Amino acid sequence: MHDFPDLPFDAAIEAIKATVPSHLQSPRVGIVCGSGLSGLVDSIRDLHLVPYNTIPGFAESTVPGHKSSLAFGLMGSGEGVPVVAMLGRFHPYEGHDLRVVVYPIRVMARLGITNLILTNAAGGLNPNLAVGTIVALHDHLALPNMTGMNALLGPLTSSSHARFVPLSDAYSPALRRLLFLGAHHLGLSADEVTEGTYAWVSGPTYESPAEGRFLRLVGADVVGMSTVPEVLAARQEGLNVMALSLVTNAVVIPETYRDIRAEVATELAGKPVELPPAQVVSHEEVLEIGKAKGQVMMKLVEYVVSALS
Ligand SMILES: O=P(O)(O)O[C@@H]1C[C@H](O)[C@@H](CO)O1
Ligand SMILES: Nc1nc2[nH]cnc2c(=O)[nH]1
Repeated sequence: MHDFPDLPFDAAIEAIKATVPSHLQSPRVGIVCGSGLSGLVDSIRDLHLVPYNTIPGFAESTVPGHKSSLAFGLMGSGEGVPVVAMLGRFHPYEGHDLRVVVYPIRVMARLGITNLILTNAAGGLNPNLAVGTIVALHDHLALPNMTGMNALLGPLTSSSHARFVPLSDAYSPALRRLLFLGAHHLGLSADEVTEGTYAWVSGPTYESPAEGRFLRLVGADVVGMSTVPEVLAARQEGLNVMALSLVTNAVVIPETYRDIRAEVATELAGKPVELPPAQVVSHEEVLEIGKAKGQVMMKLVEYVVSALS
């Protein structure tokens, strides 16, 4: 296998191995912690943190709720499974090039992981998904991918990589099976953990009502600003992928718009006008739900990782 020089893989691996104890240097599972979900680190023992700014080629995460370190350690009971977790990811809306966004996934693949568990905070498009629901992705819908913003555009980063990567099998059924076994063991209902399709958008704006309606109409259950580029790189690297969305807010999808003209007419007729409550989402709300519900996500991830031992 031949790595290309614009991405400093060898230097990154060297920097990591220089500080991580030898029994943790070859993780089997990679985990990416989404917005507000870095609490997953609490389930890692023998923890060893490597700050991103000490790893050649890594950027810094600039989003609140995203720390900027790789966490090495053991997860699960008994001997434990060696894992590496990204405490914070990179998003294109921060100004990072897509090759930089997925670089950590490729580094983790070169460290030896074979399974990747991605987590994210997402807006709910499907009205049946309550805030707090965990959605195991079985598919995605990525308009940016289809219109020239694909993480696999450009020169291959290894001569062993496929140029054309199929996505019909991107989300491992075997890992999802383990997840639902875990949900059963943890006593979680079908309303708490379910499956769905993730729409990837670039952000950083949240959806306008018409955009939310459009994404729902074309079949998406949740929407977010990450994960898909990482899935593409992981599949090109030959990793098995599981991706979990935590629904942190409902995307506002009104069936009708407020009739402001009617409100004005009512007001002019001297009658009181009842104003509907404002419905806007904020990143603070996203982080809050992540903190409140991240524990369940953590338990599920722990179950799946343990089952991979
Ligand atoms: O990194 P994730 O996808 O978990 O973060 C979500 C999407 C945006 O980055 C941010 C919006 O609140 O949360
Ligand atoms: N695009 C998008 N990303 C999110 N991440 C968390 N909530 C949302 C949302 O409503 N929309």
